Amino acid sequence: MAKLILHKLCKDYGTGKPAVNDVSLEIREGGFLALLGPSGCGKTTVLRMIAGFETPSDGSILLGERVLADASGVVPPERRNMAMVFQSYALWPHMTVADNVSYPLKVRGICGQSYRDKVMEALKAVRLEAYVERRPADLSGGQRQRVALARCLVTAPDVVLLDEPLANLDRHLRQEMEETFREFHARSGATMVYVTHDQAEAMALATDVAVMSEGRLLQVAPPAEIYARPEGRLVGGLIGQGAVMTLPDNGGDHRNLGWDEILALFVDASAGHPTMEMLVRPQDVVIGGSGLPAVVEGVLYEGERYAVRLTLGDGQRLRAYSRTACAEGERVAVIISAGWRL
Ligand SMILES: Nc1ncnc2c1ncn2[C@@H]1O[C@H](COP(=O)(O)OP(=O)(O)OP(=O)(O)O)[C@@H](O)[C@H]1O
Repeated sequence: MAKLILHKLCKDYGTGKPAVNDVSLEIREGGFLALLGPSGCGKTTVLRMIAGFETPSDGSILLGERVLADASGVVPPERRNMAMVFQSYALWPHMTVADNVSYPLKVRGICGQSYRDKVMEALKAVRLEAYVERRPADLSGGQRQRVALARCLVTAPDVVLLDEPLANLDRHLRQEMEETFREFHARSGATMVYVTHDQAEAMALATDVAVMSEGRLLQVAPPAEIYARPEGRLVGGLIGQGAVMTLPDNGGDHRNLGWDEILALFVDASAGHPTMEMLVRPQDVVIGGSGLPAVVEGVLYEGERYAVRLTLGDGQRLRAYSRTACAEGERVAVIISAGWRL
């Protein structure tokens, strides 16, 4: 196994706008990268190029020293030792669970005791050993996806590519399956690339998150890093909860702003300075005290807290969390204890 390297990767379908544009990215051996971005940003195309189902228009893909695709040619999918898991599970409906899982071994001509051991081991890993004789139609969505994962495990792939594998499952099952994916990753030791448009899923699962927009890679960083230090409005708006505010640019070069600085920027707001954008997380907005005047636009009770939507005097919107209830239309004061210059 080795790290997966995408170098200046491009894909142009001839539609006038490239689907993937100059994407460079290294995924360390055994890493778990989530590829995140809005619909149509090119995530699946990147995944399909890694798998070998699409040929890059430009750039290269390497697994360690081995070139999988570049201008001189491409390695076909079956010679990449990769496995792909789809949203639709892609199981054979007429085969039992055991036959579905063992199919890749049969294709490779593996049989006998080693074959049976590998299949049982893979089924145990996803806790499906009691379901060997069932057919996919008699399984739940989560169980079907676990069959697909077991089918990956038997081939011991270097790289596992997952295309929105949880998109068909309900919220509760998704959370349960996240745990299964973490175990699967730890057990297989494979490098994983996981396409999703669900940022919470990406943050919960991955060791690194890559955000794409319109074919381009905007930022790649570990979840805590991309949450704390997003680059630009799009990443800031996509990762975690928060509000992007426009404020005068005071020319300062640090990006973590405290309440005194933020208050001074609001005072400056009428002076016609050039502007900058600042991300404010709801947990950094305190309702009460002597802060900026705001009006409560909406309140959502979330069990452990209230999620509050606010509008400031200048019309800009904010989100806050509150332990106590407030009423729609209520006039309050807010302190923004921290902001991040985007
Ligand atoms: N075979 C194709 N021929 C022409 N255009 C394509 C083809 N496949 C994808 N595209 C276009 O390339 C762009 C990127 O598509 P892609 O499926 O990679 O996006 P995505 O981020 O995975 O989207 P989603 O989250 O909706 O699946 C889109 O504009 C899409 O219409």
